[in-house]
Amino acid sequence: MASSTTIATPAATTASSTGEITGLASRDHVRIDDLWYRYPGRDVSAWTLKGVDLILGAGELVGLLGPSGCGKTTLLRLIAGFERPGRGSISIGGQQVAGPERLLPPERRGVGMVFQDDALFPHLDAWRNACFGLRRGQDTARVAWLLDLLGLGGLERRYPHELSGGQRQRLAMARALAPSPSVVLLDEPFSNLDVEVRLRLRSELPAVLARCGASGLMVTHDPEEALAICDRVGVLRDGVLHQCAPPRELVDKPATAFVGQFVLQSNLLPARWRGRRLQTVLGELEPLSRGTDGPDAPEAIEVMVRPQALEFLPEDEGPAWITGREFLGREWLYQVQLGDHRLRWRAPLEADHPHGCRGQLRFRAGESALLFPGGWPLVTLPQGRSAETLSAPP
Ligand SMILES: Nc1ncnc2c1ncn2[C@@H]1O[C@H](COP(=O)(O)OP(=O)(O)OP(=O)(O)O)[C@@H](O)[C@H]1O
Repeated sequence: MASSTTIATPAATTASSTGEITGLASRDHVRIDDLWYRYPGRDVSAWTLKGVDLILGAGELVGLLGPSGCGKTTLLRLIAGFERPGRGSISIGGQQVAGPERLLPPERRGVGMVFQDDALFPHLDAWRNACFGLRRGQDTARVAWLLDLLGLGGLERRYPHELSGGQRQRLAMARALAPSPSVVLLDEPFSNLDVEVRLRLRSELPAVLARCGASGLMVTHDPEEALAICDRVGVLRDGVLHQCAPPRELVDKPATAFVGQFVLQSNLLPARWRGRRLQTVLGELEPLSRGTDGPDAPEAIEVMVRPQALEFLPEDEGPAWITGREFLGREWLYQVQLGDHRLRWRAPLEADHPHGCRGQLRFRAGESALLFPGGWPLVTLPQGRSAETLSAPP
């Protein structure tokens, strides 16, 4: 994981003496190639996953983002071995676990799972819950180490109902990590926790996985969470992986308009060329690169602009109006309606406008934007000026 340089664990494992996969055996620890999946009984063309390629490096924590129903949990279930791919293959530690002619059962894949509801056994105390996945005779010293690592030392005799939500989720993590899995799949592990516990647990996760020598693939609905702690983040939509990249790259160079909109909560506007300029309802833009010329570009084009690149000028008869706002502590996030467009505007605290306030919504001059398809860099223009007179955005 990016945040840790040393991996110290009592059971940092690479062995596969029993044919099971434990510990970190290869740099591309999980490799998914051209994975297609359709649930039984669904229409022949109703693929839930469509040609997904994904690599999870040894010791990496990768986040998986996407709208509800896009196939995130299905992908985890395929890696864990609960479903059989329609096409494509999955390898763990260099060994194919699912493919056209091979399907390794879940218990032999060396994969641990953590779900959003901790799924603990209510009739077992913390110690026995944590030991549940161990094979007969397997060393329990690692369980004691894990409970200590996760801050549960001394709570071994407590039953799940005697633990807090955060402690239960830590226990679920200890249980998943106890059998020394080489990969841990986490399905929205923090979503049922209150904010403070969620923030604490999520910041601890990379170090815990690193200490255990495990790679992690974590499904989350929260782009901020994924960008905050993951080495790379994958964005899935309708079963198609749009991009999987380090957080910084995802923010600076979203591969598709959807990635920008979903991850950065950016605004997306239809645009059309007029000469070398692009026109939108919020104003004009110009390409920063000389290579992007109007006549050669495709017809169906969109411009992606960040919420902080807009400004709103209150005006009684203005065409835009404020339909909602959130107080973000140091700034406002407004929802502004302009014609058919619902846009996000991030504003400083001084810009304190009530619900229903009317005005002009437009680009701030000199802001960076992107043109899709392609992700070409653009700059917003003030009326009557061209990009040559503006300094390039950072
Ligand atoms: N057992 C099933 N049988 C048939 N279809 C299913 C089954 N489980 C899930 N689906 C469908 O497959 C699609 C992907 O579901 P999945 O649970 O993977 O989505 P998700 O991205 O994890 O969603 P969410 O974020 O809401 O949990 C959805 O359309 C869902 O309705």
